[in-house]
Amino acid sequence: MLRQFHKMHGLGNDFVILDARDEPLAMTEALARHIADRREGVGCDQLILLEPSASADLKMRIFNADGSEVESCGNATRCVVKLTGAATVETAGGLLTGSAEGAEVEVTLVEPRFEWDAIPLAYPMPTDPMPMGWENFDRPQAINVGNPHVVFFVDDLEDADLEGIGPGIESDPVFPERVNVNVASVEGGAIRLRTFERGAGLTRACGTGACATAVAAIRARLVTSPVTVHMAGGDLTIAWAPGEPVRMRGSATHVFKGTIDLQ
Ligand SMILES: N[C@@H](CCC[C@H](N)C(=O)O)C(=O)O
Repeated sequence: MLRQFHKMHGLGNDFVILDARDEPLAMTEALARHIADRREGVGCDQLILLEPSASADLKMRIFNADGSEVESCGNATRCVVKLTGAATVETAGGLLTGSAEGAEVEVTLVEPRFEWDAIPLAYPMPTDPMPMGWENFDRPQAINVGNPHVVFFVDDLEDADLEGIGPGIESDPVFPERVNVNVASVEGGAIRLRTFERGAGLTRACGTGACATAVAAIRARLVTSPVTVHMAGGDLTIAWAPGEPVRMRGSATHVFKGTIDLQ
């Protein structure tokens, strides 16, 4: 079965986007993993499946490179808004809104959640910060911005062995749905960020990671809103105030269109 796909990226966080709004497509964990494989498939950090929605312009389903289906993806939302012109996007993590603003796309995500069972954590404990540590990664803030994140602030970002420690934190039993792991530093009123994504590993940028980290830094009064978040793939501007949804602005790039044989 041949299907057309779009290859897009948001700051180097790359996606294969399949549009199943008119022609349904049964996605499985194994098929998503195969399409995301960089040697045997097209290759991407996340596979995005567009479906019809009763409550928004379209529904966006998100599959990590390991095939797991998850709730939210900030960079992919900007790409989908740019590709389709959708103003409202239904996700498992909530209803998102977006609009193209010149070369950039602005997306409003959900209101961040901080309660232990909204992250979710396995049992009750404080989340700001969590009284836990993994080697020299200590006392993260836990935040759900549609999907689960922990944020560690460190003095030396380059020195942090995120690739080494990321898998253990991602899969620690204290996170029953696993977790995205962010390591950040604050420099001159801006944030520098690296993210080890649940189900995808180190990526060049993570939109929801940037949002969770900006919220954590604003709450801790380390920065003020709006704040620039620098990542390996480029920058995002994040705005947030307590009691409000978090807003993200940045680029979205179409790379190519292709056809894939799904059999
Ligand atoms: N790259 C994304 C996040 C994708 C999902 C994440 N790995 C998860 O499992 O929650 C972004 O830009 O937000």
